[in-house]
Amino acid sequence: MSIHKVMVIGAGQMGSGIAQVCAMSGYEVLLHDLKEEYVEKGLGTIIKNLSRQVEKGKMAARDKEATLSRLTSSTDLKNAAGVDLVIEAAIENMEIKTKLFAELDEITPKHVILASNTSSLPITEIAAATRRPEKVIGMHFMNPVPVMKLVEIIRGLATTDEVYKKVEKMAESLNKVPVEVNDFPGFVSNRILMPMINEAIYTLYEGVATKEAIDDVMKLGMNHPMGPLTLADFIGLDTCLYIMETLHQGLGDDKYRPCPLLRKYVKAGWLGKKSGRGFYEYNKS
Ligand SMILES: CC(=O)CC(=O)SCCNC(=O)CCNC(=O)[C@H](O)C(C)(C)COP(=O)(O)OP(=O)(O)OC[C@H]1O[C@@H](n2cnc3c(N)ncnc32)[C@H](O)[C@@H]1OP(=O)(O)O
Ligand SMILES: NC(=O)C1=CN([C@@H]2O[C@H](COP(=O)(O)OP(=O)(O)OC[C@H]3O[C@@H](n4cnc5c(N)ncnc54)[C@H](OP(=O)(O)O)[C@@H]3O)[C@@H](O)[C@H]2O)C=CC1
Repeated sequence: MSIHKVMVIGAGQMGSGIAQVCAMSGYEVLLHDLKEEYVEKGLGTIIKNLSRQVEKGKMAARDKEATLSRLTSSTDLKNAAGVDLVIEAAIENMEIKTKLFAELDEITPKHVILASNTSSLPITEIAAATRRPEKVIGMHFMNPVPVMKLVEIIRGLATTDEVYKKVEKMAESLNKVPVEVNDFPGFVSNRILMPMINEAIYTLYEGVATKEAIDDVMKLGMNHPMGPLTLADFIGLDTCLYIMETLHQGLGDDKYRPCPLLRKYVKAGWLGKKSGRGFYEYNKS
C-alpha cells in the first residue's frame, strides 16, 4: 500500500518541521501531541514559516493555504488507526518511545510503518516493543527540518527491504536526500557531531576560552554555519545530554562522558533556545 496519510507524534521543533514538509509535499498529516496547546504551538510555527516563504515570494499564497488545509491536529493517539505511516518525534527517552510504539502497534492496521525520528536510541530496541519489528525504522530528520536536506534512514535488525525502500521513496518525495546507516548508538550524525559539541562544552568548562570565542573559532576557522555552543542551544541541551548518555552507555567508552556543565544546565532548566536560556539568552517569542 502506498503512503497518503501520516501521523507525526510530538509537535515540538522537530515534529512541527516534519509535519510541515510532509504537508507541503501533498501528504495528509495529523499532528499529534499530549495537549491541544502544544499542537497549536507547533501549528503556529508552521504558519510562521510558510508566511515567511510567501512574503519572500518563494511560495504562492494558495500553496500555503493548501498546505495548511492538509494539516489536522490530534490529541488522541487512536487517530493513528487511519494513517499509513507514523513518524514519532516525542522526546528522546526510551521508556516514552517504547510505550508509544507498543500502543501504536495495538492501534494501527498491520500494513502501517512505524518510524522514529530518534537522534540516537537503538531502533531495534524500539521495534522490540511491537509485534511488527519488520515495519519499524529510523527516519532521522535534521534541524531545521524545512531547510536541511539529509534524512538518515536507520534499519533495525528486522526491518525488511520493502519497508526500507518505501521509506526511502517517501523521504525523496519530501525533497530530502536519504542516507542509509546501520543501527548503532547515535547512528552516524550524532556519533560524530555530539562529541564535538560535548568537547566544546568541556572547553568552556575548563576555561580555555569564552563561549563567544569558542563559537567564533569554529565558525570563522572551520566554516561551520553556527558555533558548537550556539548549535547546542539550537538543538536543545536536554536532547544533547540524552544523546551523550546514549553514546556513553551504548558504546561503553568514557570518551563519550557528558560534560558536567551540560548536566548542570539541563538540571537548571536551561535547555537552550526553546526555553529562552542555554549558553546564550533568547527572546522566547
Ligand atoms: C541533533 C540531531 O539529532 C541532528 C541535528 O539536527 S543536528 C543540527 C543540524 N543542523 C545544523 O547543523 C544547522 C546549522 N545551522 C545552519 O545551517 C544555519 O545557521 C541555518 C540554516 C539554521 C540558518 O541559516 P542562516 O543563513 O544563518 O539564516 P537565514 O538566512 O536566516 O536562513 C536561511 C534559510 O533557512 C530558513 N530558516 C532558517 N531557520 C529556520 C527555521 N528554524 N525553520 C525554518 N526555516 C528556517 C530561512 O527562512 C531561509 O530560507 P530561504 O533560503 O528560503 O530564504
Ligand atoms: N532537536 C534536534 O535538533 C533534533 C531532535 N531529534 C529528535 O527528535 C525528537 C524530538 O525532539 P525535539 O522536537 O527537539 O523536542 P521538543 O522538546 O521540541 O518536542 C518534543 C515534543 O514531544 C512531546 N511529547 C513528549 N512526550 C510525548 C508523548 N508521550 N506523546 C506525544 N508527544 C509527546 C513534548 O510535549 P511536552 O512539552 O509536554 O514534553 C513536545 O511537544 C527527539 O527524539 C530528538 O532526539 C532529531 C533530530 C534533531
